[in-house]
Amino acid sequence: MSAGLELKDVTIRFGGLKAVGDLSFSVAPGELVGLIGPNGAGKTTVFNLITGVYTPTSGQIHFEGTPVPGKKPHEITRMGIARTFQNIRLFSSLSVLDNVRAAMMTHLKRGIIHSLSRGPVYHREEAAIEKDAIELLDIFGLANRCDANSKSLNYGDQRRLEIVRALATKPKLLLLDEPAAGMNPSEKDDLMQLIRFIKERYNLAVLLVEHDMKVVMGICQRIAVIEYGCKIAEGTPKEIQCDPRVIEAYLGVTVES
Ligand SMILES: Nc1ncnc2c1ncn2[C@@H]1O[C@H](COP(=O)(O)OP(=O)(O)OP(=O)(O)O)[C@@H](O)[C@H]1O
Repeated sequence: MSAGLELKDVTIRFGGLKAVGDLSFSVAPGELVGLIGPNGAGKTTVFNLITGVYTPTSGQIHFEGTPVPGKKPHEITRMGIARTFQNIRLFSSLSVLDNVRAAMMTHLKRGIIHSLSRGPVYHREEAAIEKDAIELLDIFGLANRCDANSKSLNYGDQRRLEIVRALATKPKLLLLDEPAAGMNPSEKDDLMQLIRFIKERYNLAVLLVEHDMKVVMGICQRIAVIEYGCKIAEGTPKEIQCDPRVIEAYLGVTVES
């Protein structure tokens, strides 16, 4: 069994619909892999399988050699897998900083006694959380919005905050579901740089679902293409852009990178 993420012959059926069929692919530690395909191809379903929202009908999913199916989403977060959502899911009543703080709580060591007594352990941990949260927000240009209500952020900033929140759980593998959706071209350029930066800085593996081909082709080392839940191609951005099956099923025309 390899390190990183490995899917082997994964299938999930919803009644008569095979949303994902015999899908195999892997993401090595530190690798940036794209998962692309037409609308309804099964990309978000793959994320839901990896994060324990769905259990495969058959097949295997391992992360760092440990089986993922059967584990609860919060257990999978603790294994080192974090995700963002296609539809932004921030805590809309909380401030920007508190959204990140809440995500960081998944790694707290203190027990209920320390939490209730609010002694030195509690204060030390709170200070460390705040420092880490502000450092992360700073990387994403959001440190000056710490006290703002998260729903007051513009769309691009909310998408960035989603990524910060995922990073706050200290993942080894980050699943990004359409992070560039709704962003303008210059925000997309910034996002590409940020993804590259955090991958290096935090030694992350990234699995990216994204419809914007400039983003996908610009940053992914390897790309898997699915159609009707099945893999139709896998390769480098160059190989994918020239693959006749991918062009027919999805790209339509070759993409300028
Ligand atoms: N819980 C569910 N019950 C029934 N069908 C589902 C469920 N979840 C997903 N599907 C179906 O599985 C298929 C794949 O959906 P999915 O959302 O994974 O596609 P996608 O590639 O992420 O699409 P998009 O690019 O539009 O986001 C679709 O036909 C969808 O309707």
